[in-house]
Amino acid sequence: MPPFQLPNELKKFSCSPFSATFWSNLPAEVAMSPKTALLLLQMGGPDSLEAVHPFLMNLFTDRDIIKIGPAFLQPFIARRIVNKRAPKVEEYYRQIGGKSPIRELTEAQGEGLQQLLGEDFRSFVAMRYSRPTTIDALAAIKRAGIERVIALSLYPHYSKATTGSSVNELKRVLKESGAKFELTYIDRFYNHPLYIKALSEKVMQGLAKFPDRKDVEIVFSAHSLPQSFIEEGDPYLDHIQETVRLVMEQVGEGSHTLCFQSKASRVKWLEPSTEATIEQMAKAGKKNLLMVPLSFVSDHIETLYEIDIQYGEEAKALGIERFIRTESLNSSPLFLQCLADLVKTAAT
Ligand SMILES: C=CC1=C(C)c2cc3[nH]c(cc4nc(cc5[nH]c(cc1n2)c(C)c5CCC(=O)O)C(CCC(=O)O)=C4C)c(C)c3C=C
Ligand SMILES: [Fe+2]
Ligand SMILES: [Fe+2]
Repeated sequence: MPPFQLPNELKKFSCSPFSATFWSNLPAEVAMSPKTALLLLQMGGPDSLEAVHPFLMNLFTDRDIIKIGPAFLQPFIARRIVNKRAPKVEEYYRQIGGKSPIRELTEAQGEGLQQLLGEDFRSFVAMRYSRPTTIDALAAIKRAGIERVIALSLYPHYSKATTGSSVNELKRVLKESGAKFELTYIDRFYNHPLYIKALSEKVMQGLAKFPDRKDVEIVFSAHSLPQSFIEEGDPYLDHIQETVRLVMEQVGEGSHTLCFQSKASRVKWLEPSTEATIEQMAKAGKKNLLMVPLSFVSDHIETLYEIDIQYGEEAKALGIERFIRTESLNSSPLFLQCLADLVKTAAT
């Protein structure tokens, strides 16, 4: 049998060898810097239309987010799925400017955070399925001579599929490279008072765009997840529900509902779907919807394409008169203060 070969798409992303020599040969910019590295963990996204296929290959070959058949077959099944899915997804990215803005937005969050925290900290980004990868980020930290790392997952609600996957990747790279850092993890912040305040501020700003807030239905739309994750003990749904409860406590009276978007496979995912919810609202005669994307802290395909374009057009066709989405947190000052508080607590 010929030796197992990585599909070409994956080779493009396996950018650095996992060898002890690679790590020991990295020159430190500053010998033993006293700084702490903030390592922002995010999903990533394609930075061009050509990068959609490799991005999807990386995602569909990650068994933390999706298990398709036995492990040794997954790269081949994934390639079939991605070959079929990529043209459709490329079109979505084309409609939002030809790429995901997630890298720039995450780097801006890192810079904002660094400014709030001062000179003792330096931020780095590790994307799970695109560049800069975890290897890129750890190599940059090593080059900067930094030994202490706070890994901050930018998913507020813990799931094995998202934060779990990024943390596993980090541990894998550390193990295989032999690199040593003093590591602290921040893996959830769904109930942090400043996160709730930042989100509530966006909801209030959104409500202010309607003539009368009493007529508005607040639709919290979280990223869906296969039901099997929840059955196996994933706390994601509990975290989402708690965020909704806490935000509504701040926002005050208001008719609201929770639904789930972006189902990506045929198994049973969390319900009701956002699409079905919008349809049901329209049938019930609602005219004003405020969409609140929940699982993401920055703009990307799920907000810019799925909510703004796809659901927006569907809502209009169904007779919804005002379909408004809350702004994503991106570099909201309150949100950056939340991240800074999380880091300060972890650093002490
Ligand atoms: C294959 C199964 C998937 C699971 C499970 C899943 C969970 C999940 N994802 C996010 C956040 C994001 N997902 C994004 C894109 C995206 N997600 C999947 C698949 C699963 N996600 C795919 C195939 C894609 C690519 C687009 C597509 O083909 O539809 C992104 C955006 C990337 C970007 O544009 O920058 C984010 C962010 C969460 C929070 C979550 C479960 C908790
Ligand atoms: Fe996703
Ligand atoms: Fe998605």
